[in-house]
Amino acid sequence: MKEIQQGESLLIRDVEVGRARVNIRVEGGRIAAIGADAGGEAAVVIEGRGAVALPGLYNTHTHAAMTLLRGYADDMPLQDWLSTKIWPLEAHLTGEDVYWGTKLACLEMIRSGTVAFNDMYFFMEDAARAVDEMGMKAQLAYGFIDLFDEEKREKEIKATEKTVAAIKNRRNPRIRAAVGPHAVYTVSPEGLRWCAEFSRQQNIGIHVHLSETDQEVKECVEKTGMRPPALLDKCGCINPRTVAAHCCWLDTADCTLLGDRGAYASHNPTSNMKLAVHRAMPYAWLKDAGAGVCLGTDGCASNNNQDMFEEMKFAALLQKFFWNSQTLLPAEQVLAMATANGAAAMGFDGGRLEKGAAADIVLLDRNAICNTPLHNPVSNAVYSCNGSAVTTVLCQGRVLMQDRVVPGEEEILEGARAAATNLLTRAAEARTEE
Ligand SMILES: C[C@H]1O[C@@H](n2cnc3c(O)ncnc32)[C@H](O)[C@@H]1O
Ligand SMILES: [Zn+2]
Repeated sequence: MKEIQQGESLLIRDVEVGRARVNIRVEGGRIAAIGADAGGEAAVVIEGRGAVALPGLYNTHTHAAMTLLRGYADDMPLQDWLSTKIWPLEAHLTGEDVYWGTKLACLEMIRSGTVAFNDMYFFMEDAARAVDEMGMKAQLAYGFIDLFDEEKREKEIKATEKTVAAIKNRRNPRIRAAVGPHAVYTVSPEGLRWCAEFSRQQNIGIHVHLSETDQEVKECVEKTGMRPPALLDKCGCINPRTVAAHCCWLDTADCTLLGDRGAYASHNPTSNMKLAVHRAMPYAWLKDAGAGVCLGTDGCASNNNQDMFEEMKFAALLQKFFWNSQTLLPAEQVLAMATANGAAAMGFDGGRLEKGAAADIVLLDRNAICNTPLHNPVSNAVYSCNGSAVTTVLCQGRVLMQDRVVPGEEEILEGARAAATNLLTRAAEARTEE
């Protein structure tokens, strides 16, 4: 695969965009021209041969390194799953684990057409190293969990400050820092206020879990007299830089609040169905209220993959099923959630195939079964295909996968396998020592 150098151009010849056959010219990481007559000399030429071109996908809620926990704990309710299985194992994570787990997540995302992700986890400097090497875009937040304890809060503040400084010091415009207050049931109001103020000072995003379960809402109301969005808002955590994951149990007033503040709700249908949270994010209420709506996979312990094509289909189906409306969340809108809305939620310029936009471009095999026949490329992308139809991926003009080849794949699989085994061994050894 030939790397294009700064200042060089790239031409993707003969792809289908909308219903037209076009060429796409890329210069300086942006789409310089798109159309039937776009062309000219180029350092690199990719032959599309009629491939369906889509904007690169944006995964707005995940815990990337949880790829190492894929299949580790399934078929359980959220609180039980977190407190008896996930958190005890995560206590043994190392930076090396997070590096390999994030590399594996990047590989999986690239293979399935995702160019950018919004991550909340631990050892985020190691996650940043992985993202840098893989050439993707990401917004990375340390998962701030103080469990209402002052001493823990001080530790989480230091960890957040250190992570943000390290990510900013990389000076990689593709990698952004954010703050990650985990949720209202794991972070004290003092911790939430600190996160809000720090994100304002640093001019960075806020990534938070919000109203995922009925229990979260009920306990929050009992404890504080406020529903979770109102509590977050009182602490300064709801604003246009906020991406709130799940948002399943919002009522109409909660949606109005998110809309008034210009915040984004990330829909995570697979995780919500698997953890049986009993309610689907109120897409129509959020949209009517003017809130941003985007899409995410959540981590691999609750999904159990990072395929945004599957997520698009589940989003469209879950909305229709739960809210009993065949016309709710049509294919074009779900694709917008996974592309332009996701880019806006993470503060990146992308998600559009038009002149001047970041060259985040995904090609789908025109001859795949899921694209046969090709009456409607968007319908096929949302309802028929999954990530395995993706052949080629560009992120800001850089080729991350060409003809299904991602450089270094074998090494990543080996490294991630070893990291997962070592993690489980360390946890087992610690148990026998107890
Ligand atoms: C960052 C922490 O968040 C944990 N996590 C993963 N999935 C979920 C979820 O659906 N709700 C709440 N918290 C979640 C992850 O294991 C880390 O501990
Ligand atoms: Zn999550």
